[in-house]
Amino acid sequence: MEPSSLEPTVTCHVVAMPFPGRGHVNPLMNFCKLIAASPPRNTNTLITFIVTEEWYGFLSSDPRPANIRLVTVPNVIPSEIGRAKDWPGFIRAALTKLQAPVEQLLDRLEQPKPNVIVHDTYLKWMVGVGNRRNIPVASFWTQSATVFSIFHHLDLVLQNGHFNFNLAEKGKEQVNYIPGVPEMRTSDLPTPFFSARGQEVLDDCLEGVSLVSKAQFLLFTSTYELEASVIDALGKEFAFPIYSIGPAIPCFNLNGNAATNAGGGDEPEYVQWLDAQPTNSVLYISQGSFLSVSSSQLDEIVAGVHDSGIRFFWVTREDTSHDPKRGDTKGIIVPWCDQLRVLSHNSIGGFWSHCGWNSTKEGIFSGLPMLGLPIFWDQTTNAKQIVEDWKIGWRVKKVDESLITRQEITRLLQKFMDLESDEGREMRRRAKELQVICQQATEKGGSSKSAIDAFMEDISCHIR
Ligand SMILES: O=c1ccn([C@@H]2O[C@H](COP(=O)(O)OP(=O)(O)O[C@H]3O[C@H](CO)[C@@H](O)[C@H](O)[C@H]3O)[C@@H](O)[C@H]2O)c(=O)[nH]1
Repeated sequence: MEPSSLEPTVTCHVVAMPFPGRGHVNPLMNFCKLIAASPPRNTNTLITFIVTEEWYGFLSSDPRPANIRLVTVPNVIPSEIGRAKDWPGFIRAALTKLQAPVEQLLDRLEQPKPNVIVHDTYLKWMVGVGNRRNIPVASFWTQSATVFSIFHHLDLVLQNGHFNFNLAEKGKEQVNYIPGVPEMRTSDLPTPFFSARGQEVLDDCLEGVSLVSKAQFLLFTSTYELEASVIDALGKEFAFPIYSIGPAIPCFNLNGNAATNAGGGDEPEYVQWLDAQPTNSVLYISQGSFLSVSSSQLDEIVAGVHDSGIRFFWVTREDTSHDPKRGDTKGIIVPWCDQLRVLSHNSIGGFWSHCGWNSTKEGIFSGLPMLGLPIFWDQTTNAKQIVEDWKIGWRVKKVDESLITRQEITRLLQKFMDLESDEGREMRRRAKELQVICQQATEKGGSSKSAIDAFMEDISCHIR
């Protein structure tokens, strides 16, 4: 356990328990950094962030305020590296094996008694742990409010025959019965509703959602203005307040110089490469941190991207070496990058994304139009919001369409990166409009900042 020099003066103790996956750890850590660093509370708030030993290794060298301490439980779950190979097994382990070591840790951590446990909603056992110890529990939802509401209203989905259905038969039916959620097609629902992949753990995950009613607070990592109608509708269904604290992305790391090279020679090579590209000319491509498209689809994407002649910045650990043109000067391929930093660079003009919720919010915050190729779970619903509700992007293909060819990809990319097309211009204008809304929400008086302040007040973490 990392020592904390703050304990004698601590009047507010927040315990944070993320689900052990990149798309979950990042937003909870970002939220903790926001509450830890916001004066005047930073002088009296202690945040205990619980991770496995493996995750400690990933996080320990990242800069963070002194009042966030990382504490570890043993590696009782499979490794993060290669977790996609047995994704259901990984989820089951996280839902069954972490509780005992976390409880033992809490036994040792009781002083000062936590004001609240903020936990990932999917870690369903944490609600009971908090309730038994008489510690208030805040359920932290790392996906969209819309997806939360769809899961929360499973009874309505079942009544309408929109669970376990055949996509070819019913994929175009309308889902127009979830309070506050704009109409969508059944093919826009989260994928476990119509595909076997993920169904084996869906019940466990949905139990996490249904246990939210036994928590004391619900935190959405969404910007209120993006999903106002669904958040308002949910607000009427819960007896406790909902706080839209999003986007919960590391925007506090961006400074005035983030749009270009801030640090000269010390910058990673990829930032230096970006600095050499014309404004808005580069397509950033990332299909997420762990699941992938089929290898035949990947072949088509690689060929289509190269044939299009556009500049690209591609984050992938996949083998793209079979492409004969790899190494041309139009693009670079990196295994990992500081994504928000790259998206904020002024040479980036578009974002090809798997539509993970964090990537979606980072794209919006950076004012970028998006190309969505969702793979799994909530990503289909996020893609629908991007394309139809917010009108800031296009789909690479529909969920029920088969392989998209290299020629189609080439045409799509050339059109998407054409700054002069009318269609593209309107999409870029919308993207900038949402950027302003989301950025303002994080500033003083904005909805996200106010929600964070209200939450801290409500858990009695104001100065005493
Ligand atoms: O080179 C990279 C690539 C990614 N990231 C970061 O990794 C995170 C990725 O999160 P997300 O875009 O949400 O994708 P996943 O990791 O795939 O997220 C999982 O968790 C999300 C939140 O629950 C869900 O929305 C997704 O469907 C699920 O796959 C983001 O913070 C990115 O900034 C980097 O920093 N560098």
